[in-house]
Amino acid sequence: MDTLSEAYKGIPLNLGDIIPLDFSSPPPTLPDSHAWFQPSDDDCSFDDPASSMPIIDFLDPKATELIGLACEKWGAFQLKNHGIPLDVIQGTEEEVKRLFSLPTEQKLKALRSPGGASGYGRARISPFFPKSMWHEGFTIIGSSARDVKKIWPDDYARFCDRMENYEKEMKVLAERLTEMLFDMLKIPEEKRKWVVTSDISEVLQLNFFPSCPEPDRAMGLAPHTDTSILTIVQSPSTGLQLFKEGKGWINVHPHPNSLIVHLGDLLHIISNGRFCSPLHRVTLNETRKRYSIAYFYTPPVDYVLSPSLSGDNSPVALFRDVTVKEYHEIRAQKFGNSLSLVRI
Ligand SMILES: C=C1C[C@]23C[C@@]1(O)CC[C@H]2[C@@]12CCC[C@@](C)(C(=O)O1)[C@H]2[C@@H]3C(=O)O
Ligand SMILES: O=C(O)CCC(=O)C(=O)O
Ligand SMILES: [Fe+2]
Repeated sequence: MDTLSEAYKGIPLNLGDIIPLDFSSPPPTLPDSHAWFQPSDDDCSFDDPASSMPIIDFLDPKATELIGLACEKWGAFQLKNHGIPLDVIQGTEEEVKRLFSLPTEQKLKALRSPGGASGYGRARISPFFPKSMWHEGFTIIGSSARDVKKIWPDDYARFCDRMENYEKEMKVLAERLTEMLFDMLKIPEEKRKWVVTSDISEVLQLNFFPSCPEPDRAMGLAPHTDTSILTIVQSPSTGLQLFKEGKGWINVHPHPNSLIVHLGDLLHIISNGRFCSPLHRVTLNETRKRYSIAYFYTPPVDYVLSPSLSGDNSPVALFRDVTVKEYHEIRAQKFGNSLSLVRI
């Protein structure tokens, strides 16, 4: 199943917006194409323990209540005791490192096509920014076999099995969280049948952020919200920042053995703005490489997102009805403006 790709077919990218910089022989100084800030720029970020995203224990009897509060206030939280076996997490991490440490010409064999959605390349949002990100990505939609066979024709099975297994585990967790949030939003039965079908549009995004000669002037992943119901991110290292109105960019310090959960724009619409999709970005480090694995949980592409007006949600619809496919198309064309384009 590759139906998400259909949303992108009509809006092809230029090869220049897909091919990453060759990070296997990076320039000793930051090229102008990747310089987002001047040395004198004051791009403030915060390390304030009083305003950091909550860490929630999934085994806590109050977990549901705490998750609800975190989603209203932050649109994000860290989750410990999430139930994903450590060997599954470590095995996936190992494959991600193996993939990104390949020579560039190997990775380019699986380059995303201009009208395609899966494979190796820059972040999809790249064309919306005047500068390039210090980042390589690999997007998996459905099976990774077609792309990975181009890289490792005789040795692709272990990578594919581990990714598939990881996605299975993530799906179970995403379903539990979504059911929990849909209960809070009082989403009726007929609007949530998709949660237990196999027909969802899940995406696994593998991210690599090489060490950078001038990290304060460059950008790992530019500020964005996610196109998902929720995104579950695994990364043991710092670098992720969340934007909080009135405060600025707040550093996220990953708690050991925890996963980070962000809400996406699709849930922002369904919750009629009660749960927010946080703006986030990724910063860099001069000596340390960073990897992350993001699982995007999304309804089938023909699902109609309509704001829920019951419970504590605003009784007046703030967004028009829109299908998942249409929202992806709006994002691919307009990016940052997308939520306001479906606002009534
Ligand atoms: C489901 C998806 C979310 C994503 C676009 C995509 O179709 C597949 C890639 C995803 C990703 C990963 C890196 C950051 C991001 C903003 C991007 O450029 O590609 C997200 C997209 C998104 O959330 O819109
Ligand atoms: O690397 C991270 O921590 C976040 C990645 C991310 O935001 C994404 O893939 O959408
Ligand atoms: Fe993201």
